[in-house]
Amino acid sequence: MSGIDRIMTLSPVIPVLVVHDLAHARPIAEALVAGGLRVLEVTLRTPIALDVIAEMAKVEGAVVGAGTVLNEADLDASIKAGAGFIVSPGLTDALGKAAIARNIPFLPGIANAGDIMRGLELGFNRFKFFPAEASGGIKALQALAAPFGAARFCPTGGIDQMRAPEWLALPAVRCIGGSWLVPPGTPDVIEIRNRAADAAALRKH
Ligand SMILES: O=C(O)C(=O)C[C@H](O)[C@H](O)COP(=O)(O)O
Repeated sequence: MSGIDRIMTLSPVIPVLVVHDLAHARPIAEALVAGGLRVLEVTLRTPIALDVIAEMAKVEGAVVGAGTVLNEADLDASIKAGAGFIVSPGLTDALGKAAIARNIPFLPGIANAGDIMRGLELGFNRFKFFPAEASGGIKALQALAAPFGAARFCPTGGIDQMRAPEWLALPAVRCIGGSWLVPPGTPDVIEIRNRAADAAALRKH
């Protein structure tokens, strides 16, 4: 099992996090882990994201990765901050090769057959299907997955607790990602833990 595959099987849902205040990092991560979601994707969408990764990585049980990694510089900065895995919205050859060279678990984004073929050529067979709902939803992923028997996916984008079971029922889906676990604003840790627990209760098959 590859590093990224192991991470994808740790929990059915990967919270996608946009954190604007460093003081929120620990409470959010602790609430998610307490609810049963250990794998956390911190998007590099805010100026403090690297510090958030470093802070969340201190939380016992958390497996913290960086999302919105767009290039080699983002990749290296994320690894330096302590990211245990890397997620990108799309796939470039340069980023794919850099991730292989750094030996870091990598989940590249794909949205069509050409993307998947390029990923397979680079040696990847675990992908983020992004943006999942806007790219055609379940029907699109089923059709896309059919020719690529060894590929497994983490659909992300437009999925919430209600939509999650249908996605998780697909054989090609290992886990899903989504931002619904943590509503924007000052974190309500009870609410976050409850949402995490509901998501963690979703099981594959
Ligand atoms: O920032 C990135 O790198 C992304 O790939 C985008 C996020 O994964 C989606 O924005 C999450 O989608 P929602 O759950 O619909 O909010």
